[in-house]
Amino acid sequence: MKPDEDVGPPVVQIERLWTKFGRTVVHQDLNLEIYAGEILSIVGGSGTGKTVLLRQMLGLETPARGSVRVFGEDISEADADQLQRMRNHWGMLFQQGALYSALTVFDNIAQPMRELRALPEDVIYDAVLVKMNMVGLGVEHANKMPSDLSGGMVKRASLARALALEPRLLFLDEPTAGLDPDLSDAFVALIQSLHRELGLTVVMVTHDLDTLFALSTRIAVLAEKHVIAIGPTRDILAVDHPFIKQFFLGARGKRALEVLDEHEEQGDREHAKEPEN
Ligand SMILES: Nc1ncnc2c1ncn2[C@@H]1O[C@H](COP(=O)(O)OP(=O)(O)OP(=O)(O)O)[C@@H](O)[C@H]1O
Repeated sequence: MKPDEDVGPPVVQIERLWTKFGRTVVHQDLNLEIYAGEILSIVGGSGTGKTVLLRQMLGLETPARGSVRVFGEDISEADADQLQRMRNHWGMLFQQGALYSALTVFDNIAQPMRELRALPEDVIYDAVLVKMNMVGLGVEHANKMPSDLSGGMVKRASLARALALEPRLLFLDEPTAGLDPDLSDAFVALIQSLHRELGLTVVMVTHDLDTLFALSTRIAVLAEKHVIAIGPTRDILAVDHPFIKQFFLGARGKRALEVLDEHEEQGDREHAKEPEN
């Protein structure tokens, strides 16, 4: 289901995808469309193939059958140069390996720009500082090594690097994992404001219900090797499926739902305050 009828062609279009590792079938006839400007969250039980699905969208796995198109181009038909060009339009924030431990914060953020081999160093210098400012990282952290940073700052620096080439599409794998609740809330607020300001399309995998409810415009549920349900949070909560019931409506889910209610009430209040044109 499309989020709305006027959204244009899908940014990501996955059709009848099969992913196999040897005899193990991870995805079978999986369909998924992601539209410009949405924050699409992928949820599913452990081992259902969420990370592998992200890797398919990034061209890091090969479909056994079916197709994965990003910005209209079939990833599996792209050669190395095309793939690199496509990758310049998206950013990735992965749980592990987000920063090079041997590089300073500055050099980590500069690295994707330097790889382009097209930008002079003074332009890169300014751009890195802009990105650091964008994610709320003070310039005094520029020369630190990743090991000198707190968990929250590592996430911010990783996000700055993911945004280095001004991507239109951002992939987030468990963006708030390992952060305490306050840092997690602050990071969610940062993603929300960047999403709004930069008009990004975001594809996210998360187990964290607070993050999920705060950010998602739609949720795709992975089970039985394909997407069994997709839609806005409220619609997904109404789906009668054992995984959905257990995942969303357990004790954790009830607490997160209260937060969702608060978000929606707040949204309604703000909407009511907006002057009519
Ligand atoms: N390179 C690989 N070789 C063989 N099997 C793999 C490979 N990568 C992933 N798998 C298998 O594919 C399945 C899906 O893995 P994936 O990491 O996508 O799950 P997930 O839904 O992200 O799980 P989790 O929530 O636990 O992180 C798992 O059974 C995993 O063991």
